[in-house]
Amino acid sequence: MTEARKSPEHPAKVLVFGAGNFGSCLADHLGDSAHDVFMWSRSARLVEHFNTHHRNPDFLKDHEFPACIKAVGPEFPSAELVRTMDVLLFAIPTQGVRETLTALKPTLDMDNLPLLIFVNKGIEIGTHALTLDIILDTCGPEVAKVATFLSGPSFAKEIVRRQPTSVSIASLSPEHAERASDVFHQPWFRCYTLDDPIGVELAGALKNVYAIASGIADGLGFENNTRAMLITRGLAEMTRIGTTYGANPLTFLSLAGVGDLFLTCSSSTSRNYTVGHRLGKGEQLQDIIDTLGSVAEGVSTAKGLKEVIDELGVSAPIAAAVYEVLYEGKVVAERAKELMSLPPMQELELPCAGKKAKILMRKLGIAE
Ligand SMILES: NC(=O)c1ccc[n+]([C@@H]2O[C@H](COP(=O)([O-])OP(=O)(O)OC[C@H]3O[C@@H](n4cnc5c(N)ncnc54)[C@H](O)[C@@H]3O)[C@@H](O)[C@H]2O)c1
Ligand SMILES: O=P(O)(O)OC[C@H](O)CO
Repeated sequence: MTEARKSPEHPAKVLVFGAGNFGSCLADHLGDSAHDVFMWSRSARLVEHFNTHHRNPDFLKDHEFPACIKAVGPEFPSAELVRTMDVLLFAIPTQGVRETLTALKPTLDMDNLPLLIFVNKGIEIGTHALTLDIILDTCGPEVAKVATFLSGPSFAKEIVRRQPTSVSIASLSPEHAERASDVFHQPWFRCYTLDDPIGVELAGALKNVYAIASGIADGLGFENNTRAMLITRGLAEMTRIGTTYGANPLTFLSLAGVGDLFLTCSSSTSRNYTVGHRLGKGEQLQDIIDTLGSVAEGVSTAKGLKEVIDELGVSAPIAAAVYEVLYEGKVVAERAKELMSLPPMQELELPCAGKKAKILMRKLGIAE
């Protein structure tokens, strides 16, 4: 990018939880944006290496980070450190969010809360909780009402190369979404705000399941038509599931929705796509997880999602097929054939679209 970075009017003190691919890539982005950045890791080896060499020994290994970023850990950040922060950024897998927030809660000054930004994309195993629910359970409604969620098509390794990137940022509090956008926004990193955190969270979590499906199809040797079908029908399933949660169906057309779905379903950079591709080629799930070296949230999300769609009675045949391949030992090629053998159905059956159409059909005397 030729455009110079914009220095923030008010540089923020930011503590990033998680020093994996995304935590360290966002620390890099914020450090380069003239914020004062700390990054917590549970690994003493990583902390020592990062502070000495300005490189992450485990993730984005080729990248040199700005010397201003300080790694902290392995002990959990102290109340003294947390209370000096303007922003807490959570870049840990969804299954670790409850544990992290439970440890964090006693360190928070509830009268002077920092801005809390979450970037994980998944559903909690066992509870089906979204991160907003986990925040509510662990930190209470005062924190949940102002928490913000950053999501969208954003591979870590492309962000550190300053590839033009855009994301959605959502919160129940529009003011806090704006504040988070101000922290991140740069000429190479555009932020768009939304007031639908549930839709944004669901979109980010669910696209990972469809990325596995898309990878499976490619691994089986299917081509472009098949991928376009999976992306489009995946979007229909995501939107149907989202509207049952009260999410705005338009959120699924955002960067966090179709933007990230398209990215993750069509690139071998995606870990979720890679899991699917290797399954399609005949590898065993456990072997893939053991050698991936990084989290693929779709694997755990597929489990929670299956329970959700069964409970709500929502039609989501692709998500159900991914679950059966991952957890019930269904043969991928056979399950793909079964999906294609489903009877024909109406293409769009969103509850909201249905409501409007029914009024018109009543006026036309076609329906009661
Ligand atoms: N990598 C990307 O391009 C990308 C982009 C957007 C969003 N995300 C999302 O960000 C989240 C993190 O992904 P990532 O790519 O950094 O994963 P990663 O596997 O590269 O790193 C995860 C990091 O979190 C740490 N961790 C795991 N459990 C923890 C716990 N209980 N407490 C504290 N730390 C814990 C791990 O040690 C590791 O350092 C995921 O939800 C992912 O979907 C990733
Ligand atoms: O590597 P994946 O599949 O976790 O995808 C990473 C991000 O979610 C892309 O936006």
